[in-house]
Amino acid sequence: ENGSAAAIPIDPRFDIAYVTPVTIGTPPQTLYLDFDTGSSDLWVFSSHTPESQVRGQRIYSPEKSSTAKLLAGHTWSILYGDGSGSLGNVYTDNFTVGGVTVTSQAVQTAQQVSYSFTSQSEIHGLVGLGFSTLNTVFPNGQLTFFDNAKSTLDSPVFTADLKWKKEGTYDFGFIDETKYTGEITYLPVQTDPGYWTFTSSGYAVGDGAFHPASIVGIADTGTSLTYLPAEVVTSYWGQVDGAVDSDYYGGYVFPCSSKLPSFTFGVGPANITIPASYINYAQITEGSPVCFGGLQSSSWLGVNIWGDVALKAAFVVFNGANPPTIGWAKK
Ligand SMILES: O=C([C@@H]1CCCNC1)N1CCCCC1
Repeated sequence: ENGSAAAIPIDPRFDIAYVTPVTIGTPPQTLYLDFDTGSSDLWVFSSHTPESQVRGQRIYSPEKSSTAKLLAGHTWSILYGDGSGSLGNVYTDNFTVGGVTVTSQAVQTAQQVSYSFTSQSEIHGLVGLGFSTLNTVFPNGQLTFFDNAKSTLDSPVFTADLKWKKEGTYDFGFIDETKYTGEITYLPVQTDPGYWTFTSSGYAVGDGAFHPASIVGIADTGTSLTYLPAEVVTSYWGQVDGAVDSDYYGGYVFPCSSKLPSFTFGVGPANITIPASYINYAQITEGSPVCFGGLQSSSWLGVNIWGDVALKAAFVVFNGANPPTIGWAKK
């Protein structure tokens, strides 16, 4: 059975993250989760999460679900690249997204969450859509929702149609031709260690010349911004009056009144253009004349990340066939 679910920005002012409604258990408990192609744990705020760490989030209570089963002796603990993290134990239960149901999905219940999760009341947990090799459950790693659902889908794919300051969609099992223009360009995916890793064929700043290059990076729906090699972001921000790479603000900032160029990245023989408006990410604080860029350097990260700032400029196909590929189309 195929499915389709909304990807809702958690903040109307700028696209920090997107959440998607899911139901867990019997009777169904609805939570809004962050679908994250950059990790592979499905974890939720739960009745096992200390009250001091819960601030408005909906929780999953396995004890209220007749189909919940404890996965005895199993634990998990995850640390994300941004320093956030969570840990806990594991149940299996019915898990439904946009009409696609997996019975006996591993649902990781949080017994601890870091402050950055406590402070974001709109995110009730994550659904990892990376490769299951990254799953942190011990002693037996668990399968992602997509890996479990794959065999029941018409096609072993899911697509991301994220939008700028608007609700988008995740589709499972099919490719909706009305959501993109032109052709989809498919690229090979490196599945080791478990991200959707692909190689971009280069970049251009605004209407400038295209610079052929091989930029290896991951497609990560769970990362807000886009992080690329220093030489790429330096050439981009070099075109913006008053832009500086600020230690104080932790990245490139610029006068909000500046006119930004667009940014184009190569996908094989094709390319995707990120509009300037997407790169004018947000004011430092409400009303500030200083704005934070949506394109930042990856040098301190050790990996290039095509996050939401890039993904929302395209229709992206995550093809879970063997071998997996990733497809990009304009829209
Ligand atoms: O922890 C993450 C991200 C954090 C934001 C949400 N997606 C997963 N990783 C991706 C980049 C390499 C290091 C691990």
